[in-house]
Amino acid sequence: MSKRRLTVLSGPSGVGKSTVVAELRRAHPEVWLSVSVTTRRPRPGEVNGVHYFFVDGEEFDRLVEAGELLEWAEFAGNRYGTPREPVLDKLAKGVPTVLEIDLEGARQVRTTMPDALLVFLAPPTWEELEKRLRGRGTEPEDVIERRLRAGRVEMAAESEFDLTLVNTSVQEVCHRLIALMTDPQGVTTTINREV
Ligand SMILES: Nc1ncnc2c1ncn2[C@@H]1O[C@H](COP(=O)(O)OP(=O)(O)OP(=O)(O)O)[C@@H](O)[C@H]1O
Ligand SMILES: Nc1nc2c(ncn2[C@@H]2O[C@H](COP(=O)(O)O)[C@@H](O)[C@H]2O)c(=O)[nH]1
Repeated sequence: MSKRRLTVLSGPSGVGKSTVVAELRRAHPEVWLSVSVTTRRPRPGEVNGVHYFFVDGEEFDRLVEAGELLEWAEFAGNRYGTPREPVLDKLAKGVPTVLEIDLEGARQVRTTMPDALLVFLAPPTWEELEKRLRGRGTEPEDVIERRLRAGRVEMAAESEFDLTLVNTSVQEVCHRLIALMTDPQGVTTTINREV
């Protein structure tokens, strides 16, 4: 296993990050996914402590002020952050760890944990991204448009990442991700776009 055990997965809303990570964890239960804190309301079926820790703004402020978040960002009107302690604990134990976070969060991790591998998940086409986000059916149209505007910004930042994987096939992306996470040489890629 590479010493670079922290992998960050980012990409525009609706590209399939959660779907990819769920499949990755199904096939490789040894991979640990950080559970973020958010001020967003739970979607139907989302469970506190499993999908997110759902908190109010006051509690989020407290976590920020106490330095308990490794990174945090505002995304489409809500705040999201990664609890610091569990990530450091898993990394210290050598557990392959994934953060599924937005562009601003990825930029912060790049600065604070420069050994992390930053992977950008891209849609096959912009039209497909819109179709996936609308097809998910979890947000009203005004929120979808807000997320698509943020998505334009995220797509323009692709070159900041170590590697891009295009999410045409969830299985293929998982296969590539696990290969990258278990590469004994560590990953030496610079900018690279893979289908
Ligand atoms: N390779 C794929 N082909 C077709 N549909 C896909 C693919 N990957 C994911 N999807 C679908 O796209 C939709 C969005 O996926 P998902 O919720 O995983 O995106 P996300 O990037 O985690 O979004 P967000 O950032 O908003 O949380 C879901 O309905 C999912 O089933
Ligand atoms: N910077 C962070 N971004 C995060 C974190 N957890 C999730 N996210 C990102 O937020 C958006 C929206 O997520 P959604 O669940 O409301 O669809 C998406 O890009 C996530 O990757 C976090 O801890 N920090």
